[in-house]
Amino acid sequence: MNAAAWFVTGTDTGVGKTFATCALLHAARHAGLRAVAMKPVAAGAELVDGRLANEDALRLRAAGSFDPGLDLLNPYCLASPVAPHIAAREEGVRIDPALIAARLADLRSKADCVFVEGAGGFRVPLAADYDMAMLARDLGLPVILVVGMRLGCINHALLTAEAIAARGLVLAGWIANRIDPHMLHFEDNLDALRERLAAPLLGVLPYRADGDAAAAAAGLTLPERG
Ligand SMILES: Nc1ncnc2c1ncn2[C@@H]1O[C@H](COP(=O)(O)OP(=O)(O)OP(=O)(O)O)[C@@H](O)[C@H]1O
Ligand SMILES: C[C@H](N)[C@H](N)CCCCCC(=O)O
Ligand SMILES: [Mg+2]
Repeated sequence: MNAAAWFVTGTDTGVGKTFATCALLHAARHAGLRAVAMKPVAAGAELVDGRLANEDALRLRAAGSFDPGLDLLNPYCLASPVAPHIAAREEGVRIDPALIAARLADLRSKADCVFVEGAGGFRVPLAADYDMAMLARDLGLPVILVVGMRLGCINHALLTAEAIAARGLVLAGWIANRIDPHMLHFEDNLDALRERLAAPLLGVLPYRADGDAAAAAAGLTLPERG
């Protein structure tokens, strides 16, 4: 059977999509599943062993059940840490959704579940006329929303949920990620999100100064099969 797959988006860049995706990978592996991630488009890379590599891709690779190789895991690795359409233009790269779909199909044939991490928030452009939301739609994936718990996240979460629904996509669940350990009224903010997001809360990830996603995975429930 083809692997289950989800598209992991977030309320913004830097809200913990990679942290949460690594935690999801660990949770899936705990459940006995062969779990792997994909980062179709990354912006921001450094030379590692003579080739450009993106930090998210390396973190996701390390957290998966097996190493599919960076070409499969991260087909587009752009150098500049800026919006992907700008980095792509700078490098003369055209992002081809069909190539991404083919790589995802390959990964799905090798695993039980695949988590596909976006870049930045849901409407981040990949080209003049194409964005992450269109990619999620073209890949036909249910969406997991990572909410970076900080002031402003309620508005960002609700707008993102609207954008997901407007494209006919399913919000399979959301994750509250404690990026700000000093957030005031954390529980009230969580309640506000719970009351307004029509999807299951998959878990609350604690603030972890050590960045240990495996340790954070204990609090996660896996979403329904996508
Ligand atoms: N729960 C947490 N506790 C402590 N630090 C965290 C937590 N979640 C994320 N961080 C830290 O915040 C930073 C941003 O997280 P992360 O890279 O996962 O964000 P992202 O949403 O994937 O960003 P991008 O849009 O660049 O892909 C990282 O340094 C990460 O270690
Ligand atoms: C470079 C960064 N870490 C992400 N890969 C890309 C974030 C793009 C955000 C674009 C925007 O919404 O303004
Ligand atoms: Mg990331």
